[in-house]
Amino acid sequence: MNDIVAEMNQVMAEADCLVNEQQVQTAIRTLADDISARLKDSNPLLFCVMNGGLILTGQLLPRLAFPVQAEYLHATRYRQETTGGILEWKLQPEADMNDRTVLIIDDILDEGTTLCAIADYCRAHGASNVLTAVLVDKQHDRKARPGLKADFTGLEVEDRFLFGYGMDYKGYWRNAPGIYAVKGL
Ligand SMILES: O=P(O)(O)OC[C@H]1O[C@H](OP(=O)(O)OP(=O)(O)O)[C@H](O)[C@@H]1O
Ligand SMILES: Nc1nc2[nH]cnc2c(=O)[nH]1
Repeated sequence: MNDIVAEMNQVMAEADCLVNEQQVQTAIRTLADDISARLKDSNPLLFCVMNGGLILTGQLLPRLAFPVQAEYLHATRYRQETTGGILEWKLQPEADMNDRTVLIIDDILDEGTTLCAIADYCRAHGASNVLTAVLVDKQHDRKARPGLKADFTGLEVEDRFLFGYGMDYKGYWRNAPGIYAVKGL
């Protein structure tokens, strides 16, 4: 077997499952209900933050009970690492967000640098109201601003390096069907 595949199988075998699939599905249903209740009359412009937001967005969209205009953007600052660096925009949004309510969807709010930068970008491009939704909020005191929270949070998870449901380990295992923590990290 290819070395990287063997390494990734080992990572999964040794990982701790912090949140199982059923618990994640329950959290996504609750997120969808909360977002629908709050935004159904706001005609929000929804942005999936690639790559990590892909799975959550794909599972949320069919559960939102109103007509949704869905777009994507790509900003990254972890790449293949387990600590964040400078935010790099890989794809800035093209949709006109002037005077719109914007909903940004991502897998995780860790330090929050990524979501803050995207929200600032949207406000600078005319969005009248910017809301954020994440599957996971990692619990620690290193947030970009003290007390920083998303508007909609699925799960609060301990301060480990996570993969699964969109989150990768060295580019792999975004497909893992739960929230896992890498052994020793
Ligand atoms: O709250 P922060 O500390 O800023 O970290 C959160 C960001 O980190 C991950 O993206 P990453 O940079 O790994 O890009 P990717 O989603 O393309 O893998 C994740 O998808 C969030 O966008
Ligand atoms: N995969 C992954 N990406 C992150 N980006 C910020 N924190 C994390 C994390 O714990 N796991």
